[in-house]
Amino acid sequence: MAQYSRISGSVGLITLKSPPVNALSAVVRQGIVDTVEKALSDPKVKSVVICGQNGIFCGGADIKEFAGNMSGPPLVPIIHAIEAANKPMVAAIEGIALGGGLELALGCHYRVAHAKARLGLPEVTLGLLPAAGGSQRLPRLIGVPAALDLITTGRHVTAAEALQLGIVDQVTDHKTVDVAVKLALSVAGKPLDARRISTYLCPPLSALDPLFEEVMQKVRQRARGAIAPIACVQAVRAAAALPYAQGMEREKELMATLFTSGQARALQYSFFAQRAVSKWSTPSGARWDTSTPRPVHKVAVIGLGTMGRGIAVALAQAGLSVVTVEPQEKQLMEAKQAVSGMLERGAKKRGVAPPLNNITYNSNIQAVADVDLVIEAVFEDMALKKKVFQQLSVVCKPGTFLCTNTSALDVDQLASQTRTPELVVGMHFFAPANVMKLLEVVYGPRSSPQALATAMQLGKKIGKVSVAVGNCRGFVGNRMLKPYIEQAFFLLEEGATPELVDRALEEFGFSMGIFKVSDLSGLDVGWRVRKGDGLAEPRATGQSARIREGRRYSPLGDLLCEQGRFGQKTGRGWYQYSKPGGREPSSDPWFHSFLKEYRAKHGLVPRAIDHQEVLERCLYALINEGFRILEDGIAAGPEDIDVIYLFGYGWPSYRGGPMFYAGMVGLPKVLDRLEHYYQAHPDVPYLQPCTLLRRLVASGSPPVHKWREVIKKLHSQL
Ligand SMILES: CCCCCCC/C=C/C(=O)SCCNC(=O)CCNC(=O)[C@H](O)C(C)(C)COP(=O)(O)OP(=O)(O)OC[C@H]1O[C@@H](n2cnc3c(N)ncnc32)[C@H](O)[C@@H]1OP(=O)(O)O
Repeated sequence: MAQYSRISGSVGLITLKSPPVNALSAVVRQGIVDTVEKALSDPKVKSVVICGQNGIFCGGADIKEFAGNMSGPPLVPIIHAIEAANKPMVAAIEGIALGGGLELALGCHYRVAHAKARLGLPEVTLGLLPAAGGSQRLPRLIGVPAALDLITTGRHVTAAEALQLGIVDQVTDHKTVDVAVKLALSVAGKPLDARRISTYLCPPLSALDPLFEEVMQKVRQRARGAIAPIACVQAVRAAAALPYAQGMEREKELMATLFTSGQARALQYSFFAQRAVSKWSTPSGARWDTSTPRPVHKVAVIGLGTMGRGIAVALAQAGLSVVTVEPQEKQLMEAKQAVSGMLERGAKKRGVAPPLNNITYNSNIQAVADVDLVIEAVFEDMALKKKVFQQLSVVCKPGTFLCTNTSALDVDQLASQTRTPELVVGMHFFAPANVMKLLEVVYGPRSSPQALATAMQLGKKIGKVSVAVGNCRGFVGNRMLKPYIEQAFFLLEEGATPELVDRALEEFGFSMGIFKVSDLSGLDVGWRVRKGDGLAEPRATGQSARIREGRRYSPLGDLLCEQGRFGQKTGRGWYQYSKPGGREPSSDPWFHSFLKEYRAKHGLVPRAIDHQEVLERCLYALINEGFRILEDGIAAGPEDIDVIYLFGYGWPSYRGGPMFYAGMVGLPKVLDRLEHYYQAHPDVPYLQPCTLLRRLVASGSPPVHKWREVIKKLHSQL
């Protein structure tokens, strides 16, 4: 709703009231219509201020409404009425003015922002464009290049930047509404024609066509298949080329296409999924709203390899006091230099002082005695990690949370090395840890709700999207990756090439195909794991080189590693590079003849494989494992899996994550294709459709937000 009052004698004050972010729901829009009418018809009112309650101007359109039938007065005519008003309208922006919220403010004749406010048009991140006149008013106000930047990226700007760009007229550190009222009093009765942005022409640019061509090319490249950023450019182009009324028609047309698109649905699902994962629960009944985290001020990081360095940087940048431990002096010195460099570069980008003093560097583990929480990030070796946990259990003060950054090992085994297994959880960061947004927080059977809550809260504090997951080999992300990679290897055996597989995955929207990723992260990583599992060497039991434990196995990765082909770092992997450490992959004739020989040796007759088969085999195998993870209770819901894939594994955001994607494809189709491939490859258990998928299809393939009910029923029957 919106509340109306009159203050300072002649100022009408309209307050948007719809917690938590004063989104423009149907009721709020109706409230604005009613209160604006009141203010304009009251002869005592000479000017009007629009603000939001609780220090928040407006978070934009109510995204929840997009999924249903939109009712209530539409936003565009409301904003037109505000702009056309014959009394000055002033927006008092506190907190945020985003999307429709900023568009509402742009309809006002003046804008005052609090110094801490953030403004932006983030519609593109929801698969939309600013369709309440934002795509037409912003370029007219601040020029085409700046508007293109804001509208195609959706980035928020500070009040200071908004002032510099000309989006707001005034920035204040004081009470924004008071300042806005003062402004409203001072402009009452003054002419308004020059304040109506829709009447402006875009500031002229000499070479409009080349500019738009260049921007469109860049945006297409960055969008990798997303349609909203392209539509945003087209809408701004209309603002530059057409009169306002025609521009608005174009904005409406473009929005109509986006609004009903699968991409918009996926991105809006992902918005709510990100929020849903913070409301975690575990099968034992622990929950986010009944578990109290303990405050964490001082954190230790054990091990300063690549991961440890990134973690230390992320912690220090969030203002935490960080104690690092690396027993090897040389490595410690190198790490100190590298970490300082990362902090300095990060600070320069953000225009702040580098938090170098937040970190201490130590070679002795005794240094962690007084920390609140430890993150172990030593080499991925169970024996080594166990030793570290034994030491931590002795050295740390009572009550210290002990966390491991393992990417796959058993958190419970590590907990059992300590006297306080209830304080042990996994905090699985993704490389580079100071950049990647994802954090898997892994609870073991003995982790206390408080330990989980504390790790989740710490994740949030350092800006991560944290997802609580159960303890199993590879947790959620890496466990699902296994069948995906396995299928890619099998496809090579059957006739595909790394180039073909990667192209199919990149056309799907991944920034890199699986073989390029493998070259980047190093083939030796998986090799070490397979060796640890006793898979990498054909056993002396006489089994074929392509079978392990009765299942089909591809030794292709192992064979490349035996040749010293570890990927980018050695200059050779699935592709070749100009030099060790080179980044640009090119097709490698050696690999192609090796593959030919390999197939001949094993009697494999290559066949033509198309992109559809690549996608179905790789993605459906991964999705099937996702269903198993839900079945096992390792992830609480499909949203958890999707968020992990969106933020940690480069899943294209406009496809919503693997589980959402499965729903979009249609669960019956996913089931049918898995059945087909499992029939063709009965020695590949990952292709066997799992019970939950069958159950969901049998229940009429409910939409993804209803899966939890089916999962609950399944669990109660097990
Ligand atoms: C044919 C139709 C034509 C229509 C034309 C209309 C054109 C306009 C389009 C739009 O305006 S699209 C929306 C644009 N706005 C946004 O994208 C903002 C989205 N929200 C955020 O970025 C953040 O939530 C925030 C506002 C910066 C606040 O962040 P914070 O971390 O403080 O809190 P959150 O946990 O994110 O959110 C709290 C709570 O609020 C819900 N929520 C936030 N924004 C909206 C919204 N715009 N609509 C509905 N609900 C919103 C969010 O889901 C959280 O809910 P709970 O999880 O607590 O239930």
